Amino acid sequence: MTASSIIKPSTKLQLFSSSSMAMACISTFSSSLSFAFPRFRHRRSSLLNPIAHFSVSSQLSDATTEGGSFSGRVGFLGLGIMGTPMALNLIKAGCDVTVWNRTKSKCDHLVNQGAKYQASPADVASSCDVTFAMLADPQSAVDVACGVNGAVKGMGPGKGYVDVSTVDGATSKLISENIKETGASFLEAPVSGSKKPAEDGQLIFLTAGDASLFETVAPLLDIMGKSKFYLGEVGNGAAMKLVVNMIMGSMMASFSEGLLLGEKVGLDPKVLVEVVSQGAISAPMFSMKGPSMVQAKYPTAFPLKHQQKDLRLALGLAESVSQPIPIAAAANELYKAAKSHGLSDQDFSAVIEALKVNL
Ligand SMILES: NC(=O)C1=CN([C@@H]2O[C@H](COP(=O)(O)OP(=O)(O)OC[C@H]3O[C@@H](n4cnc5c(N)ncnc54)[C@H](OP(=O)(O)O)[C@@H]3O)[C@@H](O)[C@H]2O)C=CC1
Ligand SMILES: O=CCCC(=O)O
Repeated sequence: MTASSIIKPSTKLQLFSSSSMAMACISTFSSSLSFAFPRFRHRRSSLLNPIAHFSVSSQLSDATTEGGSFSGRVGFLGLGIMGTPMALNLIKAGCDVTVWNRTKSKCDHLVNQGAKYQASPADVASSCDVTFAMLADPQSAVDVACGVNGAVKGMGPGKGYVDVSTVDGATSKLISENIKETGASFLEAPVSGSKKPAEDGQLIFLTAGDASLFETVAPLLDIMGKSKFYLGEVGNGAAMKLVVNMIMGSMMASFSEGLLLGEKVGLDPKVLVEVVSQGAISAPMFSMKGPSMVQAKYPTAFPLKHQQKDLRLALGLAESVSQPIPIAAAANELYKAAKSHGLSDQDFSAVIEALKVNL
């Protein structure tokens, strides 16, 4: 049975857990896998799933997927807060990584750690088997993929492009079409999880597009993340990511209101954070960010400008299907106000500042 045969065309959103799809790549693993990628030593047992059995049918050359691991050349475009630790984890795992970033100096650390450098996205794509892109927003994702000296210029049959940026479905489809016109494969794979999960290789990949490319890059996703979902056609990964971040943005706005209201009526915000952490609305996000928000500190993990971008894109998604999302719309206004107060590059928890009187 091939990977594509397990995808039911009648199901619009297909959820394959990490363990089931990863089985395709690891069921025939030999001990050479843990030799090539040391981190697999403590991960592969948790990925084994006796239910899923299907063969790997990759469009990439056999050399890149031999033994179920990925031994090809990996490109990485975009070395910001997320791209840097993701690429670094690939390097540390022994991958052959080539990097590019608009601001060249951000490549230096990775080159010192063993990465190669190329002067343009096209050069990276042409020198690599698979190229990842982690860019700020739809415009930059399109520019880097399809612009002058964009990755498309270096793509072709046998290659793959994996866009892990958070963009809307239309943008992802545009990039996919341009990549696939060259004969290459495309996967969208936005991530849930922030700076620390990226550093710790604990991201959650929300993928859609070419199933064969998903299988091929599964070992790489397993280095950078703790789980991966394959969701079917291009646009579904973007939609999943935007819905999740829409919920997150509204949660943070509501939490901010609660902290300030509590304080105004004389409650100790530190105690409020503790109470929240023990009850039904407990969330890692509140426990992690609450204590620094109480001190009006917002060390950037997820920039506020990106959270507002995601709310804007989620509003567009909702509009496209006539779904009311009034809470998210109100939250979006708050993030816009925070941006206008110069908080774009602070962590998104700085949205609380937009609620403070006399800002
Ligand atoms: N931070 C987080 O917690 C998470 C972020 N994301 C998403 O991941 C993506 C990247 O986020 P993050 O790393 O935080 O963002 P950063 O702002 O830290 O990095 C953005 C990257 O995009 C590049 N870039 C921006 N504009 C252009 C352009 N016009 N042309 C070429 N390159 C450009 C930047 O290059 P340069 O260095 O030259 O500015 C940089 O490499 C975003 O889509 C974000 O929504 C997803 C999950 C979590
Ligand atoms: O897009 C950013 C997501 C941040 C997170 O999941 O913690």
